[in-house]
This record gives sequence, C-alpha cells and structure tokens, in this order.
Amino acid sequence: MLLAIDCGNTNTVFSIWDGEKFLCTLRTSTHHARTADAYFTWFTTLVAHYGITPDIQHVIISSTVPRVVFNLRVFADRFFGCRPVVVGKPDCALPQAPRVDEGTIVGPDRLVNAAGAYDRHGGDLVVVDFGTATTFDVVAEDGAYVGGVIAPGVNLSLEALHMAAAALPHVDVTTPQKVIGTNTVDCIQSGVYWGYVGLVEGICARIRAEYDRPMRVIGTGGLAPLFAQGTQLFDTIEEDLTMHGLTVIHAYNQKM
Ligand SMILES: Nc1ncnc2c1ncn2[C@@H]1O[C@H](COP(=O)(O)OP(=O)(O)O)[C@@H](O)[C@H]1O
Ligand SMILES: CC(C)(COP(=O)(O)O)[C@@H](O)C(=O)NCCC(=O)O
Ligand SMILES: [K+]
Repeated sequence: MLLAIDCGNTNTVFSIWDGEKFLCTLRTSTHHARTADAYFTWFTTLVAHYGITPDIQHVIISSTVPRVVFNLRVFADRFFGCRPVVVGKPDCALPQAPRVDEGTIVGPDRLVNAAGAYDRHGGDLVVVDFGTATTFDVVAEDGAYVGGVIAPGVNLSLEALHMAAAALPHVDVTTPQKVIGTNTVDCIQSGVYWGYVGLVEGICARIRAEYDRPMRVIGTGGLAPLFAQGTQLFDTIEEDLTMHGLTVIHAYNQKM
C-alpha cells in the first residue's frame, strides 16, 4: 500500500492507496514543528477509527512547505521502514518535465496536479486549485506543466479585508443568495464570492485566448465545489486530483 501525503500551506492531507482505490483520507493542519511521533499517533488513531489495518510499504510526499518534509521523512522511515519519494527532489522523476523559465522552482502541488489531470483527461487543460493560493496550472498537449497563474486564495483575501479594515468582521466564504448585500457580512461575502467567480472566469478566458487551442478546465481544492455552483466554467470538479497525481508519479518512479 502507498501512503500519499499532500502538504499545502494550510492543510496536510494523507491518503492510503491500495493499488485500486483510496481507503481513507485524513486531514490535519500544516505545522513544520509537528514531529514524526505526533504524526504517527494521529495517523494510527484515525485509521483505527475507520477500521483500517494499513500495510504501508511506500510513501510519496508533495509539500509546498519545505520545512515539514524533514519530519515527514522521519515518519516514513521510523514507522514504515521506507525512504519516501519527494516530488520536486532530483531523485523523483516526472512523467513529463515542466517547461518554464530556467531556475524556476515550480510548486510540487502544481506538478502533481498536472500529472494527475493528464493521466485522467489527456492534455490541453487548465487545472484551477482553490488552496491557500488559487493556482492555475496549464497542462500542454504532451502532459507537461507549461506555466500558469498564482492568485491570492479566497480565505487569504477574506482575512486581509478583516485585518486591514477596522469595521469589517471576519466572515466565512459561502454562496450568497443575492449580489446586492443589505448588511456588512452579506456585502463581504458577495464581494469575495462573485469577485472570485469573475477572477477564475476572466483568467481562464485569457489563458484560452493566449493558448489558442481548445482547453478543458478542471477544478480542485477544498473550495472548488462551492465556486462551481456560481459558474459554468468547469468541465469537471475532482477533489482527489492531487492525490491521484501522487499515485501516478509514484507508479512512474516504481517503473524507472
Ligand atoms: N469545504 C470547505 N469549506 C470552507 N473552507 C474550506 C473548505 N475546504 C477547505 N477550506 C479552506 O480553504 C483553504 C484552502 O484549503 P486547502 O485546499 O486545504 O489549502 P492548501 O492545500 O493550500 O493547504 C483553507 O483556508 C481551508 O480552511
Ligand atoms: C503557489 C503555491 C504557494 C500554492 O500553494 P498552496 O495553495 O497549495 O498551499 C505553491 O505552489 C508554491 O509555493 N509554488 C512555488 C512557485 C510556483 O509554483 O511557481
Ligand atoms: K493551490
């Protein structure tokens, strides 16, 4: 069995892959100070709760936070006796090398999204990932990551508004009932929700115009289903896309 770990700037997600399906998906906040022992205590408690007795032989890690990788490596080594594959490190091969400016270190999550999306859909894609940042990853005809767009994430924008304006409260993102808010909270929710719908529609339209070939748009990340309610933009929403990409890259490295 494979343990796939996707560490974002906000959340770290663990999924157990038995070769055919994911047995479970566990989520914790991202903390570089969390020790290998703490990961294991949390992990064993939750898998027992789900009635799973995993037999982990392999671990693959993608992390947008470099500092957490050390403790995750120790976790893999100490508890599963294996050396993890870490996406973005020289010893992790990718099915298609990215084509970007020399010296650019592409976020591993974006390389993983590209590999997962290409495996499921073929090339000529935009993957929109609603994470801490909202990222747009362009996947070429041959499956290579060829660039994209990074925009501030939805929750980051809400937090910035609350921090900068003395009279504005912190609010959660939801689908507003109306565009014209008649109280402060509704006004903020409308601004962020419809602002983001406009942002993703506008950026994808411009990507399509510049790319000059038909492209499909795939949405992923925690907030993707919420935004899919407000636009016809997405061909599909796949919440497990990053995890799927990790299984694809792991299988590719096994064959090497
Ligand atoms: N279903 C949800 N409803 C509301 N907020 C969510 C949901 N899922 C994720 N979030 C929030 O969206 C943001 C991005 O989450 P996530 O996709 O886990 O980011 P990352 O991969 O960058 O760690 C976080 O602030 C998280 O709390
Ligand atoms: C853009 C990101 C911060 C997104 O991270 P996330 O929202 O998943 O936490 C991450 O992919 C990153 O640090 N990228 C490095 C720069 C780049 O991809 O070009
Ligand atoms: K992201």
